[in-house]
Amino acid sequence: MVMDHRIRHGWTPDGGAAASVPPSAVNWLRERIGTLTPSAAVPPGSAIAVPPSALGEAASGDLAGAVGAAHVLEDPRERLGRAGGLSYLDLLRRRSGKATVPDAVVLPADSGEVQRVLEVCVAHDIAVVPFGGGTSVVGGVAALRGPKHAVIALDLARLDRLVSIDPVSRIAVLGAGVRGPDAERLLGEHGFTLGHVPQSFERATIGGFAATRSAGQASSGYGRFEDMVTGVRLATPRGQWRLGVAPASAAGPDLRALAVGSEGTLGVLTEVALRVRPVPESRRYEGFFVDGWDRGTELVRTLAQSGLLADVTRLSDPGETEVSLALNGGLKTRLLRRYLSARHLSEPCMLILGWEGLSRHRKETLAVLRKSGAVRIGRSLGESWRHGRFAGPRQRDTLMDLGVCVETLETAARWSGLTRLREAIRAALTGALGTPVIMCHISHAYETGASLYFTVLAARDGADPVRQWQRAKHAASAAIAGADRPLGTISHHHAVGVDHAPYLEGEIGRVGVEVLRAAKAAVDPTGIMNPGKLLG
Ligand SMILES: Cc1cc2nc3c(=O)[nH]c(=O)nc-3n(C[C@H](O)[C@H](O)[C@H](O)COP(=O)(O)OP(=O)(O)OC[C@H]3O[C@@H](n4cnc5c(N)ncnc54)[C@H](O)[C@@H]3O)c2cc1C
Repeated sequence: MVMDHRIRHGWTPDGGAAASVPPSAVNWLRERIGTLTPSAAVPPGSAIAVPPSALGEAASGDLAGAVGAAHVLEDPRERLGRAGGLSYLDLLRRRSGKATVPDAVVLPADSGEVQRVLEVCVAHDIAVVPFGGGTSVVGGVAALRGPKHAVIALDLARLDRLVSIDPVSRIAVLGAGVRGPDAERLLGEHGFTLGHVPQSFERATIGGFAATRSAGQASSGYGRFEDMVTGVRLATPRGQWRLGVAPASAAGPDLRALAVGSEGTLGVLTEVALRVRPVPESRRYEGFFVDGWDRGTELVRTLAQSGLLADVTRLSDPGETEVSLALNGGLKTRLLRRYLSARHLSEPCMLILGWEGLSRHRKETLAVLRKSGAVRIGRSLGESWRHGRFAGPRQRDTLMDLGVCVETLETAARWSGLTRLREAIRAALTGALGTPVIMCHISHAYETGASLYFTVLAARDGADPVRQWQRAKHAASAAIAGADRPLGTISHHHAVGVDHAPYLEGEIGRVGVEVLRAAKAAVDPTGIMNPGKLLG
């Protein structure tokens, strides 16, 4: 029963049940996207067919020799619990009993055991899928075996320690399997924080963050995850590889950057050395409204180019703002709407700014906001966003039960092309889905451009829901890839996995793909590491 939350509704093992969606919100949604056909609840584990393990006795015995028999799991429930990640398609496949299941789950305890597992897998020619929190939304942990006869999910949950801390240099080494909240707890005992808070924070792991070049909500202050990585320890089929000895280096190309973002295709990150920061003395979140997307992006660009971004800077477009207000409902929201209309905001865009003690220019930032005509609502809105920021994933299962197709996608582009890209993606999604609700926000801004994050809600096609989303996703990806050259990146932080692999060459070129293939051939000559991901 231990993995139950992965198979069914739970977002976390301890009480992360699906959240309800208020009836007023359901009615609003029906008006916007049309008739919904509720689907059957998730089938019990026993109703999902799990084929017998193809591991074989010899391999199973050798794996048990590497990690102990108690840590090689061939039980169907355990295997089903690591059958893919958390994209809408993953959830649909699990609901319909069509998930691809690994032949075994292997749980090593440390770097040495990970290395021994890889040696066994090379010897028996078994594919290996590194498995952190399993929150990939791009097929990164799909149990694909490629040409191999069997595949294991290499679950890193037992690499859950703070390996070492150097408070003078402010560097902590964490095991790859440490989850977001545990990282903060372990570092907090020493007065430090990582400050990496993606929406998947509660489940995702240090190894997963590094392997996918994740970006957290406070990336404007703390940086993207890759900015925090000062070194890595990687177990590869060719042996151990350690990278990162000094704060900066000119010793050839940055191979650490090759390991970070390699999505388990080169080896297994077992330990990650990370820059840490003192826990902030206070945090302050505030909410504002700006009139229209163009003014909003102009404002965020000005802040980014003047060094005045708050540590969390998040601008919602009119569509996302409208949904936030509609889902909240209630007297307070009605009063807020009236206030915004009295202030002549015809297309309100919500702006959340959070100061975590890194940006020291709050007063200057507020002065720019005042000058741009932004309406300041204050701490209640900012704090309410902060408290509710992990609620989204919990509502997904409920929305799916109601018959909603619900998924997200993301990209990034230069400021000069950002609005064009947003429009191209909106048009592509509308063309594929009819009358969807499309929400978009900027949550990561840079001097030269910003990310765009879309959430899509549509009435689910009961006949072929998988195909419905594949069509929409393909249309959006084709819009990003552009007719002659990319309008943006195929992924700003979700990574490539299986879903974006067809678009990688368009972004990094044929030579770029060959360089990656050559690197893989050097460390993984028999191709056991994460088949089908990144390079397709
Ligand atoms: C609701 C939701 C919200 C999300 N929000 C964000 C967000 O705000 N920001 C963001 O960046 N992402 C977000 N994601 C995407 C996802 O959480 C990230 O990609 C995260 O970094 C994955 O971490 P994980 O531990 O779950 O990795 P997994 O999903 O287990 O693995 C991801 C990939 O990394 C590989 N991998 C995992 N661990 C290792 C390792 N130790 N060594 C080598 N390879 C490894 C896997 O094989 C796979 O290819 C979200 C996902 C969900 C479902």
